[in-house]
Amino acid sequence: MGSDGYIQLPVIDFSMLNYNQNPEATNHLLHWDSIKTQVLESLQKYGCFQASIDGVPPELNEAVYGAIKQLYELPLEVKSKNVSTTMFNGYIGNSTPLPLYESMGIDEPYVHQQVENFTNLMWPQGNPQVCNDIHIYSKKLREVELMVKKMVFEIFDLEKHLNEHIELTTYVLKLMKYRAPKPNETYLGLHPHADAGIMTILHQNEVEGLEIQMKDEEEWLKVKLSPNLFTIMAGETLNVWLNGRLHAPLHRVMLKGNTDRFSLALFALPKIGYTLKAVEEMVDEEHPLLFKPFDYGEFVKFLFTVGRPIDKFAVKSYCGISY
Ligand SMILES: O=C(O)CCC(=O)C(=O)O
Ligand SMILES: [Fe+2]
Repeated sequence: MGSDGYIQLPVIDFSMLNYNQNPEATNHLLHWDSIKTQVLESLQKYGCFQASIDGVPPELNEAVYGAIKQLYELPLEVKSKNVSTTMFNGYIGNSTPLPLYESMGIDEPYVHQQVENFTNLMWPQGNPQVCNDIHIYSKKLREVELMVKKMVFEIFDLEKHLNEHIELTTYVLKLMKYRAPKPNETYLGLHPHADAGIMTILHQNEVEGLEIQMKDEEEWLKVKLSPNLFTIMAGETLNVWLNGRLHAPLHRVMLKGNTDRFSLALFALPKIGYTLKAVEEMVDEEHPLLFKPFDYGEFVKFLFTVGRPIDKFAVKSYCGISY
């Protein structure tokens, strides 16, 4: 942690690992084990880390951000066509508590057809270049999410439960814009929260703004922007599965200056209609059950109950057990 208000998150090099590589290759195993240890330490201490990954070259990154900027220049009627089957993945904008924030979501963006449906809605004449760029980008981020999830399950000797939990996961890519605040307007881009889902891979481009808190501390620390680093965060649901073995960090977005900010996140979320609960091996005398089993769909309905204040740890308030 620096005196300049920045936090130095661990930087883990994933570029050595390729999702499609033979998992038995000696070289791969060595890297895998060393990265796994770093992942565990970071997720316990900070709840997150920064990752350099292969497969998202600077040109692809630039192209994707170019597309996001184009997207937000579209008229509101067009952006509003981005509706989602779940309640909060479609277009969001003009919200009274968060006036700077706009977001759009693409469900299952590693499926080419899903991205094409989105780009065809936004650009009725089609936009194959943007469609391909977003698709390749999302596919790569999902591969990284799967690797991290596999490592986490291996760490806790839960390999036999991995596939079942992969099956419980769905993805959404969110493309976000935070407009620069006007004079005398709030600087708050996004309120303090822990992500409720399983895992999030975040990327900020050109304009910083992401801040996190260390466990049990009050001070907000800025996450340094780096074009080729992704911030990977544990969500509260992962911690439900692991019965609290990791930490889901509180974070927020603060704007400064007069430049709009664009960011991007792949959220790994639980599918709706399934019971989410601690893996049985994670619960014993020393580790009493911390969360009641829950369904993500019911939880989302609870989140959107009119008049509810915004919870920092929403899953914990919904189904946390206190002793
Ligand atoms: O825009 C960012 O950097 C963070 C976004 C975020 O935390 C979220 O959407 O949950
Ligand atoms: Fe978040």
